[in-house]
Amino acid sequence: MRVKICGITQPQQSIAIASLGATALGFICVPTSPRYVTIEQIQAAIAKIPDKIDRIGVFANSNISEITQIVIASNLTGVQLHGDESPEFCHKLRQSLPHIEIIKALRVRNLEHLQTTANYIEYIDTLLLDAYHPQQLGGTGQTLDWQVLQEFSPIRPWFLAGGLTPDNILTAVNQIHPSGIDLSSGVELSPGDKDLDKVGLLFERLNSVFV
Ligand SMILES: O=C(O)c1ccccc1N[C@@H]1O[C@H](COP(=O)(O)O)[C@@H](O)[C@H]1O
Repeated sequence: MRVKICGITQPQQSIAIASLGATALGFICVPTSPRYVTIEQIQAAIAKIPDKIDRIGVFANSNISEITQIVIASNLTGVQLHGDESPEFCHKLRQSLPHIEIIKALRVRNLEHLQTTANYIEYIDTLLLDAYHPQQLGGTGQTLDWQVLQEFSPIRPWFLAGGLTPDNILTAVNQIHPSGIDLSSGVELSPGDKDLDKVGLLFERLNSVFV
């Protein structure tokens, strides 16, 4: 299972989190976020991590040229679109960045909204489901209604996000069986400052089930 730890801002924490078992690190490229990082900060954070670790930039309602410039300059392997990007936007981004993983995040309001994921399938590689919050785009610590997701089985791989913590992770994955999980505020001391003890506990619990 893929495990993405998102909202990393510090190089030492990148290295530690990769060595604890993360398969992907996420960097917030949304200027209004308290976890926002510049190209230079991403470069520093990924300089010493193994090539096999995915490096995902998180964007929300940015334009294609801005995303393309940041992806290339920061040497990212993937883009997470966390705003209101349309299927057509994903299609255009694919043309601009043909070899980059495109992850479309949906902040799920209800079951009907969940069905809109079908419109994206042909233009993306991976889906990500996060909780809806009326004021914040992400990193809210709010969980989705997992009951609604029990029947969710798209033809693309998908990450479960939203309010995951070392305490609820085994319940979540046993109940829903996503292809990957994505955690941010649930393994933090404060926005952008990861709690390495909590990250360690997360992998201890995952390894007790998945090894
Ligand atoms: O973390 C942020 O600040 C952020 C800002 C803008 C868009 C997305 C953001 N984070 C994403 O939110 C989800 C869930 O976070 P949490 O575990 O509930 O804290 C995750 O996918 C982050 O990539």
